[in-house]
Amino acid sequence: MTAKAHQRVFDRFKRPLSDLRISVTDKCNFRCRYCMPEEIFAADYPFLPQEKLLTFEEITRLVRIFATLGVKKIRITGGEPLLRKELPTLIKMIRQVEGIEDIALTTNGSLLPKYAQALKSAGLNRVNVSLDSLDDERFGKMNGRGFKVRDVLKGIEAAEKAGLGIKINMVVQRGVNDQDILPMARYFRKKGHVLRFIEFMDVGNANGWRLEHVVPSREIVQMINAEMPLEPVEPNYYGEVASRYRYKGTKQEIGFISSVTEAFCSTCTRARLSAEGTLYTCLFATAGTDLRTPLRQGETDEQLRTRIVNVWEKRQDRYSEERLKNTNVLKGKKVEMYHIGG
Ligand SMILES: Nc1nc2c(ncn2[C@@H]2O[C@H](COP(=O)(O)OP(=O)(O)OP(=O)(O)O)[C@@H](O)[C@H]2O)c(=O)[nH]1
Ligand SMILES: C[S@@+](CC[C@H](N)C(=O)[O-])C[C@H]1O[C@@H](n2cnc3c(N)ncnc32)[C@H](O)[C@@H]1O
Ligand code: SF4
Ligand code: SF4
Repeated sequence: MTAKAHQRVFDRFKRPLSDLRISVTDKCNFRCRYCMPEEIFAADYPFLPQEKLLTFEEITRLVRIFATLGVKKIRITGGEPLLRKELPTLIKMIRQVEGIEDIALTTNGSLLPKYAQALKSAGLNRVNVSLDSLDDERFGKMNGRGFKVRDVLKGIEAAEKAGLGIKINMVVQRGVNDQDILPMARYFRKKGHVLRFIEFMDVGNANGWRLEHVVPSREIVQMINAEMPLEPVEPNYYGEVASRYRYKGTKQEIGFISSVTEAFCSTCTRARLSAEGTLYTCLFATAGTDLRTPLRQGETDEQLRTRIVNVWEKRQDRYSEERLKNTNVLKGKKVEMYHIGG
């Protein structure tokens, strides 16, 4: 595509579009209960057939168009993105797009020993690895497939060895893994990796979310601060999802993603592209905009670009802020987390 003049695009609340989160598959080798509970996502679950997935060429073409609208940051997610065949090839293709500064991957880590080096060589900057417990029994139950803590730790080690940036994501659920908060903080402090605690969210329609299962971040901050004193740190970038702290007297950081108790919609700059090419403007969307059909029907870059601009300029999403006031704000069926990639 001929490089178009750079054009920033803003939504109804004057939020710029600057990040694109791309789901490359709806499949996963885990069955985390808060995301894809086994009883619903069983062996016969109708995941997307190959022909419905955007090809790497189609994804890269869209990334190029998004880049002309000010997107600088790409996150690859899923399902489990490392289940998508030849993923390093896609990273290499995105790396060549002018304007893309940061390419990151969110993963459950189990396949990193196999792919970390190839991903790094292809141009991936960093990985966010999900891990909810250091206890095998609890972790096995939470991931729904009996994966061991070691399987993920080996993935983290491989990412480290490959020279990728690393953050660890832990979803906290009261009565499920809240006893793991301090052991996780101690372990990753010592390891020197940034650990982020994520409030359990009411994403999708299947995870049985209840407000009383959420452990508010301020409670976790107090708990950690009592043993390992913390001090707040300024955000790294406009609209950063995590609130950052550091252990006093050190450079070691820790983060809190408080989508339920301290919503961050007012600075949300993220668009999401599902594996089959639907564009969503919120993690809690009930509808999206199909980009695959016009893409495959031969629309020009300019036409696709106009579609994206129209969607973003109409955007009014602020679900988490609305939910703060009323937990039943949505009437329709929400898109599922594994489908949109978190
Ligand atoms: N409610 C809400 N949650 C989000 C949003 N973006 C990310 N999250 C959640 O934050 C958690 C961590 O997300 P990651 O995929 O690691 O991405 P990130 O925190 O934006 O990544 P960094 O670029 O490393 O700051 C996941 O559970 C996401 O679902 C958002 O826009 N809204
Ligand atoms: C949907 S997953 C996709 C990427 C990859 N499979 C992984 O687990 O990292 C992205 C992120 O969403 C988080 N997540 C999934 N369901 C969640 C929920 N109900 N509340 C909060 N975070 C959730 C996961 O822990 C993970 O960090
Ligand atoms: S959170 Fe990630 S690893 Fe767990 S089931 Fe969802 S997509 Fe799979
Ligand atoms: S709830 Fe929607 S608008 Fe709010 S931060 Fe998350 S994705 Fe953005």
